[in-house]
Amino acid sequence: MLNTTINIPRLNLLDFTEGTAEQRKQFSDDIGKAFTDTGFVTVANHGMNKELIDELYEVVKQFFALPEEAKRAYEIPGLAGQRGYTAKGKEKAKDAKTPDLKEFWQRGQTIIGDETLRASYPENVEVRELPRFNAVTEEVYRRLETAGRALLKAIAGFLELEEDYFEDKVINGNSILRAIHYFPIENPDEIAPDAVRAGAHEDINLITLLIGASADGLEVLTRNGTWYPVKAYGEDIVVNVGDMLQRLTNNKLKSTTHRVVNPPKELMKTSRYSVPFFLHPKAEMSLAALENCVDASHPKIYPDCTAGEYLDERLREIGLKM
Ligand SMILES: O=C(O)CCC(=O)C(=O)O
Ligand SMILES: [Fe+2]
Repeated sequence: MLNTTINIPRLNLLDFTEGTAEQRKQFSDDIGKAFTDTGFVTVANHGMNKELIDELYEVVKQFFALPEEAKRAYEIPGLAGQRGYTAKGKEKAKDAKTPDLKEFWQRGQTIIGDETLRASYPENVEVRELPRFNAVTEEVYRRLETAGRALLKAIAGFLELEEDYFEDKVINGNSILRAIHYFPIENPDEIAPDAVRAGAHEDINLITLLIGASADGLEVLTRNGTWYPVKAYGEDIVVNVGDMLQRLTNNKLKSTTHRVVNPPKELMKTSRYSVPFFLHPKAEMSLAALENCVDASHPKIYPDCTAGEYLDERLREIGLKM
């Protein structure tokens, strides 16, 4: 069948954060059902208005328009790209040979108080040329973290866990806001034939919240092996399951393979920007399968490990950590 219909519902986060008991239950059921099926939803009323998203794209474009040497000054050796700038040609999908056609910036957690935890994270890198860049990316980080915590409460409901199951694990967690620039390709004949904007991959973290990209290109792999474009309406965000949540739920929730394809030839000289927020827990969180996701017909798939150990292994596989 060529024309696959796939379940990527549009959910209203206010139904969960401000809704009646019935609306909250419906939201949990809907996100749970989509996450056991395609692993993707789109979400409206996530706490960021159009002005904030527009300003985010404005500062992100200004940053990537800085001269190459200015950007390279924000590459921090030894941090595996976890803070600051990562240049073109560095990151590739796990099983790919050729790096993705992108450059990116990463901002991490800001800890207030708790000196020990603070010392365990690298400092954020501030862009001296663009003061608004720092303020706006920090604001977006906070808002996506808040939206992500609400979504995890809804997911906890679906998994029949206490609503606050994820809270102490993700508050002050190791989440990352990544601003990506898929750069223009001036001469398409000069790139490797297998070079793509983002090769087929699964995200590492618990869930990803993606702010509507500036152009088409995101696709998910459906069960029958065809690729299906993901489009969010207006300012909606796209939310998907990552490998950590798949592991914790013993594959009940699906970390679906996705990619970003190159534009048609006539648009090769244009940029694409996107801003995913990778919601990570603290390193000490156990990713051992939840008891209620393991039974005789669903034997335990993965060996136990912590989020920190798992992240380390994955950063090596994608070429960011040596
Ligand atoms: O740019 C996009 O639309 C998606 C990016 C993505 O999948 C990722 O960075 O993990
Ligand atoms: Fe991704």
